[in-house]
Amino acid sequence: METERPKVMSIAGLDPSGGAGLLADIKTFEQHKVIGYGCCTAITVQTASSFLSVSWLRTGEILAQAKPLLATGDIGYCKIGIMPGVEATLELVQELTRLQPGIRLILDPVVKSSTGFDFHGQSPFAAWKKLLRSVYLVTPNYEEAKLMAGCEDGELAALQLSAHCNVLLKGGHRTRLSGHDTLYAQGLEYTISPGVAAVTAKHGSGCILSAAITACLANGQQLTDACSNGKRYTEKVLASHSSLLGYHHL
Ligand SMILES: Nc1ncnc2c1ncn2[C@@H]1O[C@H](COP(=O)(O)OP(=O)(O)O)[C@@H](O)[C@H]1O
Ligand SMILES: Cc1ncc(COP(=O)(O)O)c(N)n1
Repeated sequence: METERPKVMSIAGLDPSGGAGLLADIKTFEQHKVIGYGCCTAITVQTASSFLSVSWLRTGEILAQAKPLLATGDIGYCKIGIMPGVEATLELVQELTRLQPGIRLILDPVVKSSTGFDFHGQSPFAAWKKLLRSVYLVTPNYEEAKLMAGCEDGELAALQLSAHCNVLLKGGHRTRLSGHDTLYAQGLEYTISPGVAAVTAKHGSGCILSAAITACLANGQQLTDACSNGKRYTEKVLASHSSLLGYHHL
């Protein structure tokens, strides 16, 4: 008999092309054999190569979707994708942790899409710090880490952020360690090297990575294993020819 699958939640934007956001997250959850719930933060108009527009939902509307699902008490892990800014994310996070104390939040702090669209402007480090205190893991890319900490060096920025929560600095935009992800957790640094697969850039890679890590954690993996396995899964997606499906079988 099949054992009951863990339940996880994604709070993210709708990308009708399915490469990023909620649809990519749900596909990733399925591949990892967890049950995925999805709450929408925004309706975007985009394709794999161009971003046309975004309509944001209000925080109250996002929470209205999440509340009845959280009330079941079954959701241990929740990832958060695109949001209109740090203040709105803080409001969301405070309410999520009030509704379900102990829920572990994985935040993908998407500031700009890979196709160049700005989701929100720069916020001071102090605002990010306040938010990160309620987050279990944050997954900035190199540029996002620099913006968040207000620091010109991405590694130093990630180290500074890690005083407030666990940080996975992603490798897609790193100069010195291209394709390497580094986890900063409890004073330790753990670098995950790229695998052997020849990858090509696709939009939504950061969404897929954070969803895969969320699923691996819900499946009982330790943080370092969840990050390594999440990265391997993402690389398989990036190495696949199936950009429309957005995933590759495990
Ligand atoms: N050239 C590469 N080789 C191996 N992994 C890569 C490469 N480029 C991106 N990745 C992986 O894809 C994931 C998303 O990283 P990144 O592209 O930096 O995020 P984002 O989509 O948020 O900008 C990370 O796990 C990163 O290591
Ligand atoms: C709904 C949604 N969420 C996130 C991203 C960022 O993904 P990327 O940076 O790869 O464009 C996106 N383009 N759309």
